[in-house]
Amino acid sequence: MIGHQAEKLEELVASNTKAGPRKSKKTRFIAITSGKGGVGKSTISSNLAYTLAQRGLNVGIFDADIGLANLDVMFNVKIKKNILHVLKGEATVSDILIPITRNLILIPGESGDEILKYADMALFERFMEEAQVLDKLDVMIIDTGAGIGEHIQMFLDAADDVIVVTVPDPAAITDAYATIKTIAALRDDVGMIMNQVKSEKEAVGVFEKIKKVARANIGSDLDLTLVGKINADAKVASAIKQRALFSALYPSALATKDIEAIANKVALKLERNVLVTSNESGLSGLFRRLMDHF
Ligand SMILES: Nc1ncnc2c1ncn2[C@@H]1O[C@H](COP(=O)(O)OP(=O)(O)OP(=O)(O)O)[C@@H](O)[C@H]1O
Repeated sequence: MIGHQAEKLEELVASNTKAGPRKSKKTRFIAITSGKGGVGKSTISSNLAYTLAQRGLNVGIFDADIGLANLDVMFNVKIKKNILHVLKGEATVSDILIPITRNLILIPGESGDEILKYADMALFERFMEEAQVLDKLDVMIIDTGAGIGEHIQMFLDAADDVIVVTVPDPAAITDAYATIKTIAALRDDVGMIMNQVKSEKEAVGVFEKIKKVARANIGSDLDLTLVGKINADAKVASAIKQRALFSALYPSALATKDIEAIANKVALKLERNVLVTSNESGLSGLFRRLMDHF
């Protein structure tokens, strides 16, 4: 059933581009995920998106599972409708978008499984047409739910970069490793962010241990890299209590310096992005890739 619907969507997306492909910048899709919940995935996604937007990049942050993620809390906004309402024809794409800052937009999502149930031809055609408003995005951060459910895997497969967040406690490390193992079946590159560490040394130490186990058990084809670390910092929790982003509220905090270093690495990769046909960018590009998964 789902396969058939995906095929219909695939056709639609293809026919949409027949009129003459427009050129636009390629959107880089970065999925941020974790094994265990509560390790800082949403904190990192929101602060990284904000930091990149502050540099003048056009950033979208896609809440891939509104039921579990809490980006609305991070950004202190109320979400009334999400992407499912658009697919059901109850809202337009513009209706659901929540502007956070001048060049940062929150896109409230839903689980991939739910989205596929609404693969109605006419609605999807309209959706893809409307989704073009997001074609100008330089980067879209996808905040996936925790764990390795099937719809999360769809996002992990569709993304340009996948970053697994963990904290240095043994249970979280075990879950992060299990997640990496699952992702390794989909792709051969995975990045990691070590959150809530005491130092760079601790981050590198934990990362090297995971890398060693991965090399022995998953194989040497997996390119596992440390994207960065975020120090355990009381300012992070303090900002969340105030419903603010730590990088906005505390520009000189240790955690802010850490997120800036991660943003630097991401920005470097973005510079290498090339011009592509518009169906590969923005929200429509993401959905096109999700459909390719089937
Ligand atoms: N670097 C840090 N220093 C101190 N506290 C932190 C740090 N990162 C995260 N936290 C704390 O951990 C809590 C959980 O973070 P967050 O909600 O981002 O996790 P999550 O992985 O997105 O959770 P979920 O899986 O439930 O969405 C936050 O409320 C915050 O107080």
